[in-house]
Amino acid sequence: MSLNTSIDSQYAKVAVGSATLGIFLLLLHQLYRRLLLPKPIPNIPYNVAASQKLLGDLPELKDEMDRTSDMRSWLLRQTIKLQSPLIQLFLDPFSKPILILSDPREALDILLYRSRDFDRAPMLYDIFSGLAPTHHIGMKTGPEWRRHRDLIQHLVTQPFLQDTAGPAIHASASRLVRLWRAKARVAQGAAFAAKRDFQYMIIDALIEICFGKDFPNNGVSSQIELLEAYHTLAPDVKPQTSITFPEANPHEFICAHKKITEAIEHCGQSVYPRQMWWAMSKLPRLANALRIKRRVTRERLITAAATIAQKMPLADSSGAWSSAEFMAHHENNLSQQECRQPEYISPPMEDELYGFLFAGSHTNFITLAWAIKTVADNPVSQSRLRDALRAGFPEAVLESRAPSPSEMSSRQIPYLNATVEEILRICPATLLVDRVAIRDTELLGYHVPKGTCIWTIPAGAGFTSPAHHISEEKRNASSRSNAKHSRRSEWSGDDIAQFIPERWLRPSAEKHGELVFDPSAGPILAFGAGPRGCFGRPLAYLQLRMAVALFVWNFELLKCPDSLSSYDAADGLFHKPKSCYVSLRELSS
Ligand code: HEM
Repeated sequence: MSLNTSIDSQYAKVAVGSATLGIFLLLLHQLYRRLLLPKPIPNIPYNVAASQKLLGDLPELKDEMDRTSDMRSWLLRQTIKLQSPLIQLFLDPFSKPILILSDPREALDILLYRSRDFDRAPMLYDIFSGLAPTHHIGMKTGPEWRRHRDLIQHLVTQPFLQDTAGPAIHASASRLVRLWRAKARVAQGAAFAAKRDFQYMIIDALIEICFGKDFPNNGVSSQIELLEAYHTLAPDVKPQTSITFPEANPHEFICAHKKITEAIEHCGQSVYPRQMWWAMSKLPRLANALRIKRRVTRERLITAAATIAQKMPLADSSGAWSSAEFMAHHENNLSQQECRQPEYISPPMEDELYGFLFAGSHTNFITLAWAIKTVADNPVSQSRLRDALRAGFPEAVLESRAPSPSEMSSRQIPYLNATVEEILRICPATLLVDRVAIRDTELLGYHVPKGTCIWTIPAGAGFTSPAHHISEEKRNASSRSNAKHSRRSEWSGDDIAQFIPERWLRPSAEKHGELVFDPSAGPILAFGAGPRGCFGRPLAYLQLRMAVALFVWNFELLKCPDSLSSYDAADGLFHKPKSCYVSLRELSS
């Protein structure tokens, strides 16, 4: 063989080898693109650069979370950047894109009228499955979900709200007023943190509602005791700073609840919430908190069953029943219908009872935190609210006292309702409301494959800024037909971003032009909506209205220094304010 022939054959081998390697790499690249890179849903706008990355939009979101912790504003900014009310983001590696919908009308249409197309998404189940695997919040809509929800159906009944919830909420808010009077005297106009006080106030009320009056609910009263022993007047407070008060440890159940809430918040921020919960629950801090929660919940169910057994032969339905008693009563009736022994201690009973307490505490506390900032920063609305309250409860003014629980739960004060509704419009604590497509369907004219998750955003376009333009023919049929006779589908006007409770009032023809509260004046999404909307909504309203009324009745809420007044938010499971301070001037009742 000549030298030339040998070189040729070596070149040929190299060429064949290179071609094979090239093909292999090409196949690998194709495999990478097809199997691992995000797969956009055709035509729905997305960040092109993110679609070329294994982790999609996740790194950018992580950077944003590290910098600001504000996920909701980032989501809204993506819809503005991509100039569309419906976009897709790649936030769940190796899974389908998530759709972000920033349009109140289409969001309400999905939640209210499209149960055949959309249901509860798996996200909430993933977050809560460690804590309360049989709570109905994570279930698909169906008989099992309904059976669980029936356990807490008393939540929306008038006797429960009036006899059980109203007095408990009033008592805990009044204790907070007492604590704040003591703090205000020490602070002498300086600001102090309110977050913990709200948390204790809300959990105190919910404990009384869930477990009954005899259970120690001393979140606020333990702070009062400590403060009353704290005689030193505040040292010179520098401008732009706040006073820090010492803090007492309340009952072990309240401390356990606080730890559990922090752990769930942590899971809410994780891409893998189940695994995160599992890991945390192995640590002594959470494991111990869960033990206390389990023990107390079981004890209270056993006590409730015994109380019910005493009350039932006498058909004694009078007096305030705790939520645990209502649940035990329901289980007893159900067991009779189904010819079986009642099961007072069971995973559903425990999960629904604690789930009620959990669902109601964090949400209400964050909403109140936003409320107090907003009311303090809008002094004109605040004094209108105070005037409306004084006009609405003249007996209380005459007797130099705050309105009683029964006066407050039986009387409507339109300006109070409007103020609370406006707070929920401007600063909803809800981060997002999610659903999953349960069959191939359409949204705003785009094909949406079965299994796609949709996050509707309860803030931004159409709520506090002008809505995205959407042509009518792109909307769903139910959205088009319902728009004619349903609540106003979006807010408009130059003042859309401002806090104006009056937008929720309208003159009533039946009441000779008197202003009445109009809950249909425009959209809000703070409680979600439809069959899977917030089941505790009436209780939440009662708590928010009573608390805001009692604070404004007893104090002038002053604007805090700028450094303590930011509206920056930190997102976990909910959208919560980073700074929550109050500066108070005491008023006589
Ligand atoms: C200001 C306070 C509250 C806010 C902002 C709030 C918000 C929400 C939101 C956004 C949802 C999901 C709705 C949806 O997917 O359409 C929800 C569900 C739920 N909330 Fe609330 N909530 C509050 C207070 C409460 C209270 C006090 C309770 C009970 C004591 C409660 C119990 C529930 C339950 C049981 C669900 C699940 C409903 C279901 O999946 O069928 N919430 N809440």
